Parts: sequence; C-alpha cells; structure tokens
Amino acid sequence: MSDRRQNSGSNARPARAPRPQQSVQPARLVAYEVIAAVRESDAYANLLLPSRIQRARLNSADAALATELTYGTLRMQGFYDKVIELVADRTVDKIDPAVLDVLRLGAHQLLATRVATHAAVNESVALASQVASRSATGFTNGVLRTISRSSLEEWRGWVQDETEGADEKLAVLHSHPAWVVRALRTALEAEGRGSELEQLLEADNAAPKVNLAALPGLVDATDAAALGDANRFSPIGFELSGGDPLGVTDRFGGAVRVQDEGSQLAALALSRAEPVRPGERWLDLCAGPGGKAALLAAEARLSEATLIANELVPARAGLVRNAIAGVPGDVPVWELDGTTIGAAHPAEFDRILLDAPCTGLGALRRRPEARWRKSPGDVAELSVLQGKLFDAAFQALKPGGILAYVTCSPHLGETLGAVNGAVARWGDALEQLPTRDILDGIAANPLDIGGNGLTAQLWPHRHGTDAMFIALFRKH
Ligand SMILES: C[S@@+](CC[C@H](N)C(=O)[O-])C[C@H]1O[C@@H](n2cnc3c(N)ncnc32)[C@H](O)[C@@H]1O
Repeated sequence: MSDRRQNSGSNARPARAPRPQQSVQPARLVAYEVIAAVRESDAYANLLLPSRIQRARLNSADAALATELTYGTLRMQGFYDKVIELVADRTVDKIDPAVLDVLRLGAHQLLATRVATHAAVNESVALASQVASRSATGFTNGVLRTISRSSLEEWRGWVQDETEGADEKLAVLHSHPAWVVRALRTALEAEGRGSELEQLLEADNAAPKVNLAALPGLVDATDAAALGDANRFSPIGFELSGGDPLGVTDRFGGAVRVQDEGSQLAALALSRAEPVRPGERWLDLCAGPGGKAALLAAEARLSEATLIANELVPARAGLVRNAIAGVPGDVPVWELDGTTIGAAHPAEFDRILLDAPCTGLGALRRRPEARWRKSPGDVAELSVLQGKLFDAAFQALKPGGILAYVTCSPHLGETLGAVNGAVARWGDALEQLPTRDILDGIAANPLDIGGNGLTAQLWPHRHGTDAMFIALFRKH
C-alpha cells in the first residue's frame, strides 16, 4: 500500500467523527438526495434538482451550491471512483452504494470546490451517519481525510499511473466512459481535429451557460438586447446575464426560451436554408419537448408557412403544446409513430425537421449522469430507428423539399454513418445541400466547421454549443 492510502480504509484508525446528531447543511442534503435518486431510480438530475431545491426552500446561494455539488459530482464520478478505489484499496462495487455516494460528494468538495476541508469531511461524516450505518462514519472519515491530504494534481498523477491505455487514461482523468472517449476521438479525427480531444472532454465537464432564444417576430429588439450578451453565432440567441431563467421566460410569455445556441442554429438551418414561399407546409417529425418546434413555429408565422409538430410519446407531445403556446397561431401536434408518416402522408411537406432520437452524447454538459447510462449497444439500436425515421421523412417530403437531419450526438454511427446510409438507399433522389455554407449565411460569425461542407458538426469546445450535427438534403 502506498503512502497516499495510509490511514484511509476501514482498518485505519478513524479521526474523531462528528456527533451523530450533527445536522447536514440543506444544500448538501439536496445534492445527496438527487445523486442517490439518480443511482437508485434512474432519476434525471436536471429534472429532479429544481423540485428538491424548491421543497427544501433553499435561498439562491444554497441553490447554486446544491446545483454545483450535484452536477459536479455526477459528471466527475468516474474520476472520483478511481481515487476512492486507490484510497480504500477495494473496488467501488465493494462499497455500500449510499456510502459511495457520500464519498463521491465529499471527494468533489475536497478536490474541485473551495469548501473548507473540515466542512467537507465533517458534513460528509454526518451525512454517512444519516444515510448509512454508524459504522460507515469511520470509513467515510478515513477515506476523505486521506483524499484531503493531497492535491487534485497529485491524485490525477496517481490515477493516471494506475490506468493502462491512452484512451483509458483520458477516460478516467476526464471522467468519461472509455468507449465514449474513443467515439469522440473518431469523430474529431474525421475532421482532422483529433488533437482537440482533451479540450472537448474538458468542455463536457464545464457547466454550460444559460442561453436564451428570443423568438423571431415576438420580441422587441430592445427587450431582446436587455436579456444579455448576444450569442457569437445564433442571430436570435443571448447569454442570460443573471437572474432566474424561469422568471425571464415567464415575463415574455414563452416568446423567450431557454435554448442551446446549437439547437437554435439547427432549427434556423431548416427555416432559413432558402427563402420561404407563402403557404409552405413544414413538419417537425420528432418534436418533443418542443424547443425547436417553438422556434420553427415563430419562423413559419413570419413567412406565412404552416407547421405541424409530431411526437410519439404523449407526455412529450404535451410538452410540445406548452412550448408552442407562446407563439400565436395554430400548430397541430400529432402523436404518431414517425416511422409511419411517410406512408400516411407521402410528398406532403416542403420542409421537415428530423431531430432524431439519439444517444445525446453531444449534450453531456447539461445531462451530467447521461454518460454513465449509455452503451455502444444504444448506438446500434438508435441507428436502425434513425434510418427508418429518415426514410419516412424523405417519403413525406415533396419533390424539391428540404429535410434537416439533426442529432445531439457527434457519434459517427449517428451522424456521417446515418448520412452515408441514406445516400446509399436513396441515390440520385437525395441531394446533399451545402450545410456549412448555409449555416455560415445564418450565423452572426463564421463557424469554422470541419469536414467536406455537406454536413456540419458543432462542438462544445469550439463553438460553446452542444455537439449538434446538422445535415440538409433536397429531394428530387
Ligand atoms: C432529440 S428529441 C427531439 C428534441 C426536440 N426537437 C426539441 O428541440 O425539443 C427526439 C424525440 O423523438 C421522439 N421519438 C422517438 N421515437 C419516435 C418516433 N418513432 N416517432 C416520433 N417521435 C419519436 C422522442 O420521444 C423525443 O422526444
């Protein structure tokens, strides 16, 4: 056992543990509850956290702390687990899951925040005594005190020494599954940008900015400018300058929405690919929860086009109805299986958005636990669905119409693989449009997109957006 592990495992002589009745600070308790719910019941942290913050009546400083602790711990879980394994001298599957969550939360406070060591350790021990057995307190205390004695850099060095393989080292250091690291490397290499891998992994672990879309035609330019700094690329986007995003969106009655800049560009790529002829019919095939549908509805309204939104899952169709409620006019929301729409509505639409169900590997910043829930098998399964949805959308398109194929994933199986498959199936009937030039014509600044120009991959580390993939096609 090396020095760094001394006085750490269950054999170690524990330092004096806090009295069991010591209460845990509410922000930490909220973070723990959410992290535990993610593990126990597959909860989504981004959906559960706001309600837990509200239930605990946290003030804004504590709400910010709870958010940072929850997201940071879930994102960096892979790295913290390796540190905990080194200290405890056992694999994490040999540790009581509740205690492991406490240790992860404690490790995050010690290695990635300015929380004082004594507060991080004592509160974790008190938490362990609440959520696990009393005997867990000594173990928790020993492990966290050992972690606290070395710096993040030292732990990074030891973790690296103990891990075999280049991608595996990056995976554990940047807390991604190794197969995801390999997929991201391959996607960057396809653009000749393999050297940017570490920047991308770092960007995945940074908290994303809160970004707003001011729906075209519904928000006065002066009001929009007051929302915050204009986005670098999206012509309708702003970075929230401060305050509660829900308060801002309520004030504008849904005409201002929280939306990633990449998602805005994906919807605008379709609506602004070429001038709209009045009377055009548009379809958003996989619309839930409705962010892009709201933007397309606003765009359609300005150019006398009509939009239909479709979403398979009824609860998500309800979210689409809420999302478009802020846009005057009628947008029917269908609840059909998109794979059947080509046969049911052949050659009916002038523009179709296929924002396909995907692994979401491009949005790891905002869904901190998502990386641990995906597997390579998901890519294989989703690729089949993506192909069926593509074919249905293409059938539903009028000759001359435009299809935008979009994923929130840079995995080549879901991006260029899907495009190549569609080109092979549809041959001359399918024309790939110059997506890069079209996007550059829409964006406020040049995007410097890689590849051959027929598709566009956005990147968190390059563009500050989710890793959205966009490919535009015309039907002949
Ligand atoms: C990536 S999300 C769309 C995001 C949405 N465009 C937005 O901006 O808010 C994909 C959606 O497709 C839906 N979906 C999955 N399979 C589908 C199918 N066969 N037909 C229609 N929708 C489907 C999912 O329920 C999910 O809501």
